[in-house]
Formats: sequence, C-alpha cells, structure tokens
Amino acid sequence: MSLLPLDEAQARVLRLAPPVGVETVPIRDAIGRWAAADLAALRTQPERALSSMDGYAIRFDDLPGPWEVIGESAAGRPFGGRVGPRRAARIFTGAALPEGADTVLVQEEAAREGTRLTLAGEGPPRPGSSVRAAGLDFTAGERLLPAGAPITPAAAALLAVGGHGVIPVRRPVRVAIAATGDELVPPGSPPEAGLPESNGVLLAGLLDGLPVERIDLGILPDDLPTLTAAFAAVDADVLVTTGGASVGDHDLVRPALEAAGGTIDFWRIAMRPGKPMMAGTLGGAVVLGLPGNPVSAFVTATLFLLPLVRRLAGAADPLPRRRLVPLGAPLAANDRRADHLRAALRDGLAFPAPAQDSSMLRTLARADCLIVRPPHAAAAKAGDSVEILDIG
Ligand SMILES: Nc1nc2c(c(=O)[nH]1)N[C@H]1C(S)=C(S)[C@@H](COP(=O)(O)OP(=O)(O)OC[C@H]3O[C@@H](n4cnc5c(N)ncnc54)[C@H](O)[C@@H]3O)O[C@H]1N2
Ligand code: MOO
Repeated sequence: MSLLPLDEAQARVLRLAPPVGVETVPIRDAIGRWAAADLAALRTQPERALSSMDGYAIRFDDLPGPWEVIGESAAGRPFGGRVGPRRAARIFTGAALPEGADTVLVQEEAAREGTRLTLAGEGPPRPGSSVRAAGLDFTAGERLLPAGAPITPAAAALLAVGGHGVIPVRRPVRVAIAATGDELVPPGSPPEAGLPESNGVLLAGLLDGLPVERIDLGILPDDLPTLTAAFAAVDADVLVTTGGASVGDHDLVRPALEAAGGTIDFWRIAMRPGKPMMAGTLGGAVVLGLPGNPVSAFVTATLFLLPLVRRLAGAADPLPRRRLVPLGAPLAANDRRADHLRAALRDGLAFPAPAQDSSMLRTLARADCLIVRPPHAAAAKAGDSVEILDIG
C-alpha cells in the first residue's frame, strides 16, 4: 500500500482551494485574521521630530548654556515660535521639537529660575539627544504589512498608527463538521446510550479563535444513502468529517463523497496517528475525511485542517511551527511513518507519554506538545534534540 509523505500531503491540501473572498472590516475586527493585500503607511510616524523626554528644547551648539526659556511645547500643543541662539523651550514627552532646536536637555539635568535655565548635570551627549526624528518608525508609502501576514494586536496597532481605520481581510471561512458512526451519541447522553461523540467538541475547540463560521452537521449514521445526501447538501468552504475513513465495511465516507459527486485527491499518509486521512473536493468545498480515533482526529486537524483554514483565510504561512527541544527519555528508531508522540514538557525537556494508543484522550489532554519523529528516524537518547509542536 503506498502512503503519501506527510509534507507532500500537506502541500496538496493547501493547493486544493485559493483563499476565500475579501471583505473590509474595522481594524479591531481584523485582529486574528490575515492581511488580504499589502498594506502601506498612509502617514509618516512620527510626522515630525518629537521629544522623547520631559525637559527643554535647545540648540546643541549652545551648550553649556545658560538659556532663556521663551515658550512651551506639549503633545498636541506645539510651540509656534523659533528657538534661536541661547533660547530654550519647555518641552514634554511626545511634543513637537520647535523650529531651531535640535536637542532636548532632560529636566533632571537642568535648573530653572523664572525664565533662566542653567545646566545642572552632564547635559545631552550629542546633537539629537532625546529627540525622535521624523519618520523614525516609518515613512508614508512604506509597506507596513505584506499580504498574508497575521494581524496580531501589535500589527493592528501599527496599521492604526499608519493611518488605517479599516483593513481588507478574507471573509470568515465556512467549515461544516460531521461526525460519522452508528455507535455515537451526543455528549451528555445516558452512559448506556452509546459512545459519547467527542471529535465534534475537539474540532470546534481547535477552530475557536480562527475566522470561521461553523456549520455543525452533528452525528451521521454509517449509512451510504444518508451520508451521500448529507454531503451533497453541504454549502461550505470546508467539509470535515471524522470516522469512517478506514477500510472496514462500515467505513463509508469515501464512497459517499464519490456518490455525492466529490473527487478524492489522496487517501492515506505515511504518518501515525492519522494514516487513513483523505482529502478531496466536493462542489466548491475542500473535504477532509479525518480518522475517527480521537487522537488521530486531533493530529490530522492540527496538521491539515487548521493550516487549510488559515490558508483559506489568507495566511501566507499556515503550517504549525516546530521547535527543537532536548528529549527527557530515550526513543526507539522509527519506521516509515512520521510519528507524532504526545509528550509532557518539564524543565525544558520533552518526555513522551509511555502509552500512545490513538484512542487515548487522557494522554492527549495531559500533553504539552507532540514530538515529531520523521520517517526512519534513528533511535534517540535522553538529551538528543527532537522537533516538537506545541499544543494547548
Ligand atoms: N484493517 C485495517 N484497519 C484499520 C486501519 C487499517 O489500515 N487497516 N487503520 C486503522 C487506523 S490507523 C485508524 S486511525 C482507524 C481509523 O478508522 P476510521 O476513520 O474508519 O474510524 P472509525 O472506525 O469510524 O472509528 C475509529 C474509532 O474512533 C471512535 N470514534 C469515531 N468517531 C468518533 C467521534 N466523533 N467521537 C468519539 N469517538 C469516535 C470509534 O468509535 C472507533 O473506536 O482505523 C484503523 N483500522
Ligand atoms: O494511525 Mo490511526 O490514525 O492512529 O490509529
């Protein structure tokens, strides 16, 4: 049986559809989304030279003083006059540097009596001390954020000071979620009713915080006509199913997708857990058929569903970040499948959970990260570096 390498499978999923359409939203609503266009500064920041300290605006050449104080410049209330030779203007943090002045003498190093100002310390070391030059942060026309960059709180603040009030982003991504399996009952059902459905809870939680409009299709039975009709009726950007992805007689997601008119792009990946994941398209939707085992669903959602949603939402760099940490315990050599091992982080070391069965949610809920073991990785000892994906 041929298994697709993980990185190739990820690249193929990201190629299944372009980002969704653009909408323009107020800047606060753009946080947590991605810029849909290159965004340039509409103004220069600061627009003119400002003081970075409370003190006196002077001419550096006039040091060591004394000076006569002829006016005051406060933030939003600039001094209209000019600072000539041996003259100074009282100035506050964020206030415009008056014409003629080039330096700020901080007030801790100044003494003042009426309008007479004298040096009471070492004074500014060089021209321009305690002055923020015009355009120190950026100049009008400069690119502040490239298309596809995440709009973090800091990026949104930058765009705000850059003169933007509204931002072009991608509209929310519509994600339809269906759990499949005759054994499943809604969470909170009586204990004897069946297996509580948990993948829907898991996926809803993983999608929280992304710009997603969720469409919950609930629990679908292992019945080909029912599944086919449900899939055919889906109006979404993404249809994600869990369960029924493997090779058993009741694993009907693939035949139902095909019966509904969908196309399978690939099925089965060289990874563990998550091998039976399938990807394809149905009408305008990308379809991800995640395996039913809860940990397999978590790992494939982390590695495929979330990157796909980020890409559809306009992210240029949608894959999860990995980092290197030392192992806290040895690991055996790996086989041909990329492994994702639930692990705890203690004192900066990654300790793999002793049991890794893909049904065990308790080990997942206790894990801080997944250790990523590439195919055919050699045995590793405690202290060796391994790649991890942080989870939370
Ligand atoms: N002969 C083979 N059998 C299996 C193979 C294989 O290659 N050959 N692959 C195994 C692997 S790996 C996985 S993973 C599973 C995936 O199977 P399915 O996607 O068909 O999932 P199900 O059989 O429907 O369910 C698996 C397991 O998970 C429980 N489940 C399903 N959905 C939910 C849900 N929404 N909430 C909670 N629990 C759920 C289900 O009851 C099963 O216990 O196949 C292996 N078999
Ligand atoms: O590899 Mo399956 O996805 O765990 O148990």
